[in-house]
Amino acid sequence: MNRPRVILLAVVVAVLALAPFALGNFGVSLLNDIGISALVALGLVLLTGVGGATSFGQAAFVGIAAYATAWLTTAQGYSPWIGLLFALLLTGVAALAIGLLTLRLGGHFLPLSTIAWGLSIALLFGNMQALGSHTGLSKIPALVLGGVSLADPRAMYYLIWVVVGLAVLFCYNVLQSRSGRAIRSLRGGAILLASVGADAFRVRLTLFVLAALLAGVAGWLYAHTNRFVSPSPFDVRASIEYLLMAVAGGLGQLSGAIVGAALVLVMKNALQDVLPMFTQRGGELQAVGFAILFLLLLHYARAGLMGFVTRWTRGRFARKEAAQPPQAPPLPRRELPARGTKLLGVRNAVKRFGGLVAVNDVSFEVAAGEIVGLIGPNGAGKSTMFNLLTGTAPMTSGSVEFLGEDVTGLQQRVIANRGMARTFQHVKLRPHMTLLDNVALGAHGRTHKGLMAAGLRLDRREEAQIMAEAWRQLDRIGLAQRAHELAGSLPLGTQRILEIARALAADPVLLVLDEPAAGLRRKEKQELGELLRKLRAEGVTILIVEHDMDFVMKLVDRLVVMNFGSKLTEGVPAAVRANPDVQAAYLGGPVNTPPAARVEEPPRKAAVGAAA
Ligand SMILES: Nc1ncnc2c1ncn2[C@@H]1O[C@H](COP(=O)(O)OP(=O)(O)OP(=O)(O)O)[C@@H](O)[C@H]1O
Repeated sequence: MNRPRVILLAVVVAVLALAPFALGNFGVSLLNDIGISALVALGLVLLTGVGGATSFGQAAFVGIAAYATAWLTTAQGYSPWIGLLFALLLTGVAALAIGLLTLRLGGHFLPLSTIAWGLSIALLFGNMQALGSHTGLSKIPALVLGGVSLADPRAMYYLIWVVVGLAVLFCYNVLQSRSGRAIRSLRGGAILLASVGADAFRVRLTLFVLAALLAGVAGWLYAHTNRFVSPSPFDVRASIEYLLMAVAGGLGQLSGAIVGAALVLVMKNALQDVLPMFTQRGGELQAVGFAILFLLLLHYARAGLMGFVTRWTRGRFARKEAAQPPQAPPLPRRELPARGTKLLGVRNAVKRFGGLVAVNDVSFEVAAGEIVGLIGPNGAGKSTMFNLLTGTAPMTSGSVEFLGEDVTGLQQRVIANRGMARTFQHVKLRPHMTLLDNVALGAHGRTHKGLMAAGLRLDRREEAQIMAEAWRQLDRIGLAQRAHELAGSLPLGTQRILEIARALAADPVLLVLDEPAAGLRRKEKQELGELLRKLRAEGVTILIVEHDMDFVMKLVDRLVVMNFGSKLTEGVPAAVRANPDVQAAYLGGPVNTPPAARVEEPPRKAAVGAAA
């Protein structure tokens, strides 16, 4: 572990442990509020900062939990510890229901819907007589732990901050895991996740429920610290304040939740003290002050306070990355079908985009252990064909058989999990993640440990296996030395190769590569060719779209040629090269170009005629 990081952590823990001895009652209560708010902001750092889903309704979850425990302990006389279970159950169920209803909404609709349910839940609290309507519920019992009452804020302080510490540790563990990589990949669309066998909606829903449960723990602590609940601390204004905390601290880092909560609450208290000295309209001015802070942050400091700190300290306190792969047994491998048996069969595939027929009644087969090239001029429909057979896009008609089973209409992730791994014409990597993490994503479908296991570090064996596999694939493509660099720092050609490593981490039966050699230099192309031949020798089947005719002709066993959405011909490279129709399709001339020369097709629109 990084020594300065350990020392920093020890200092923070020591300061927090000693703080109640140095502070008065007001200071301790303020730190209690900061700790409780930090739990909510922590959920928002994960949900919004990492997962990219903005929520203006987090205070509602705090409220559900606070009211749940308040009602159960006051009206029903149960212990606050039963109240905790009830509060978490209710918050979790509410988050699941709300998430199922709203998380599929794209763009601005999700944040808008969070405002809607945030408002309605707060209104509900104010209008339910059993919950004391607008007056709320009072006389909530204090917590008792091991026979010791925590009625005193100083006693509560330690419980709150131990819970904050455990929550941060849990979230930190999650982020360094299989689930965490999926969560970190949510930004940038669902297709990449589906291609590695993950369900982006499920990942987002789980994250949403986790963030709500963190808010739920905060609500439970709030109720038993303040011993009184009323609707106003759980309305949309409070939600915005929580979001402000996460943004102010730094949405990209877990510590940002604590720093942001401290910043906002200290500032709020300072304004409450200072403003009345100058004006009687302090409350209104306070809101204006926060609005200005929000605007300044969004304009000048999107990475928040922790973003500045990270830059100043130049990563001195950052986690030390392993320079070597961990020692771990290899992940179980798939059984590959016997060489020469039918692996993939595409029958009468049709894809229409409105009036444009991008793929028109195309059929072909791929046998296990061969490399098949899918070639054709620009706009011939090759990438669309790949999208159809991998399940990335639905077919208009036709069918696909993979490993002897009909996979037509199956979801992309289901097909991926059956052993079909792909790369994309427009590279789909996560540029803000390291090379190692990008490749490790590929093994998602081969592994199983979930978020809970990750948070509790019960996934370490599997995680070591995933990392060992990712290192192995990076080594295979010659990028192991750069394992901890960000994928976005690679040139585009190398990013394509990184996509292949990610696909290989899935241990595929069929590797579907869309223009893998584009942007590579001659030597890199040779290395890529060698890698693909080696994979074929190992029994992996490869289907490849490639424009570099020299590269593809030397590599493949067979070619399928498409033109204007239809199949023009198929056969061994020599026969295809000699085919006059193919020569006519390419530049109106022969395809046997000089070595290393790329056949440049004239860009043209594949207006394949109106739909029948
Ligand atoms: N989502 C879409 N909506 C509408 N038209 C599309 C869509 N995707 C592809 N097309 C059209 O379908 C046709 C085939 O495109 P496709 O990308 O499959 O060709 P390609 O052979 O892969 O071309 P290239 O070699 O240039 O990548 C093109 O005319 C393209 O504009």
